Parts: sequence; structure tokens; C-alpha cells
Amino acid sequence: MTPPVVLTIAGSDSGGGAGIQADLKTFAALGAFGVSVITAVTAQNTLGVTAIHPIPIDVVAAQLDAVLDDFPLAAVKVGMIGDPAVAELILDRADRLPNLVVDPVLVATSGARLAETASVAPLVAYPCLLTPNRHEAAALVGRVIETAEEMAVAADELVGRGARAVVVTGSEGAVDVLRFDGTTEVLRGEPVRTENNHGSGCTFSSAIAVRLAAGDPVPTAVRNAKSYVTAALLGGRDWRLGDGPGPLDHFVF
Ligand SMILES: Nc1ncnc2c1ncn2[C@@H]1O[C@H](COP(=O)(O)OP(=O)(O)O)[C@@H](O)[C@H]1O
Ligand SMILES: Cc1ncc(COP(=O)(O)OP(=O)(O)O)c(N)n1
Repeated sequence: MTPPVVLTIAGSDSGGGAGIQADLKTFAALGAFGVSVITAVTAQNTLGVTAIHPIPIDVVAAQLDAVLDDFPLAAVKVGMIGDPAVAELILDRADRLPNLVVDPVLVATSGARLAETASVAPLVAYPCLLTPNRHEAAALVGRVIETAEEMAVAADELVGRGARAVVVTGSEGAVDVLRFDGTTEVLRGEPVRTENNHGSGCTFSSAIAVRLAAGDPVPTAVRNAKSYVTAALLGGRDWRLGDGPGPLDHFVF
């Protein structure tokens, strides 16, 4: 059977745990055929990021047009975009990008700055499904976010700016807050005690995109994606890949 095609527009992580590499593994694990547009190449491992090379905008546009000209897309995930011109490019082609999920990647867990807040701002006002973690949401709304109540207020504010749905993720505590269609849902997952959480945000947003491609309504897609991330965190809990926070086990099933 022909699988749904899901596109990731994101940066490459040479360490394989986050970015394009995590996205394509998630797509494959969940039954989608993955295609990709690389926005930046990072030299990265589990210990940190040592170099970032943005791909020239005409090459990013050429990749996107090559994909759009040949594949029927069922969903699109956007990760690290680095350059505001990439956000403008995505907005320019947005009517051909169904089920758009935007992870406004700003800072890696290792502390490296991957993008400026201004570079993702244009996409935040587009009716996509937005998946900031607490820190990214804080950067977007301009104040510190700690509690689930503060996550809910921030999600509501971001929906007010134009997003179709917003999930603010809470990392290790496994409490996420979804704001969609006028309602707020607090998702309480199983907190996994693990060092290996590199790429959890990329994996979560990619899994949402696959589930939307499969036809799940937004709340179901988010819940299913959260279950997948929990399973992948549990699967990789005891392995050692690199000396820092390692990747998830995307193929836990
Ligand atoms: N240790 C953990 N146990 C259970 N769920 C986790 C854990 N760490 C992250 N998650 C979940 O992973 C998903 C991605 O969130 P998060 O880690 O906050 O993203 P990011 O990598 O962008 O910081 C969310 O659903 C979050 O609740
Ligand atoms: C190339 C690239 N893109 C995104 C990230 C951030 O990924 P995320 O899933 O938020 O994971 P952590 O960095 O928080 O582990 C990245 N590091 N590299």
C-alpha cells in the first residue's frame, strides 16, 4: 500500500538524535514516507553543537519546489529554520502545505542557540499547529512560564495571534497543555527517568504530523504522538549512544 507522504523542513543533526534525522526516523517508524527540505547543517553530537551552516535560501526553495512538484503531501513538519527568509518561503507556499505542524526550535537542550525568535515569528501568526516547549513559548510571549496554568495562558495567547492549535510541552514532567477549538486540555503523561531525551521535541512534532496525515483529529493526533514519545523514551532509557544526553529509540516497536 502507498504510505502517506510527510515532509520535514528542518536542520540536519549530524548526531542523528534530533532535526531531520529524528523526523525521518519518526515518519518511518509510524508508517509514513518521509521527504525533506534541509534548512541548515549543524555539526552536533550528544554533547553540543560546534557549527551551524545555513543552506542558501535559493537551495532551500529549490528543495521545497522539487518535493512539491512531485509528491502529494499529507502533512508537513517545520523544525529549525534559522533564517526568517525560510519562514517567508514557507508562508509563500503555505496553500500547498497541508496539516502544517511548526516546532519553533530556538535553543537545543545543550544550550546552543539554533535560531532567533524573530525568524519563527512570521510562522507563529499562521494557522498551523504550534508545538513550543516551555522555554520557546516563554520567548514567544515574553515572560517566564513555569506552571501548567502559565502554559495554558501562553497557549491561549499564541492561538490569539493566529495559530490553529498550540501544544506547550513540559519536558521531563511530561505535562503538556493543548489549546484547540476553544478548549484547553492538560495532557499528563508518564514521566520517564532518562538521560536520553535528545530530540524529544522533534520526535513529538513529527509524530503529530504523521497522525494528522493518517486522519486523526488534532487532539487525538497530539495524544497519540505523546504516547509514541513516551514509548521511544522508555525504549532508549538504558542505551548509551554518545557521552551526553542520547537519542530516543524511534523503532521501539
Ligand atoms: N522525561 C520525559 N518523560 C516523559 N515525557 C517526556 C519527557 N521528556 C519530554 N517528554 C515529552 O516529550 C514531548 C516533547 O517535549 P519537550 O521535551 O518539552 O520538547 P523539546 O525537546 O522541544 O524541549 C512532550 O510530550 C513532553 O511531555
Ligand atoms: C538540527 C536540530 N534541530 C532541532 C534541534 C532541537 O531538537 P529538540 O527535539 O528540541 O531536542 P533537544 O535539542 O531539546 O534535545 C536540534 N538540537 N538540532
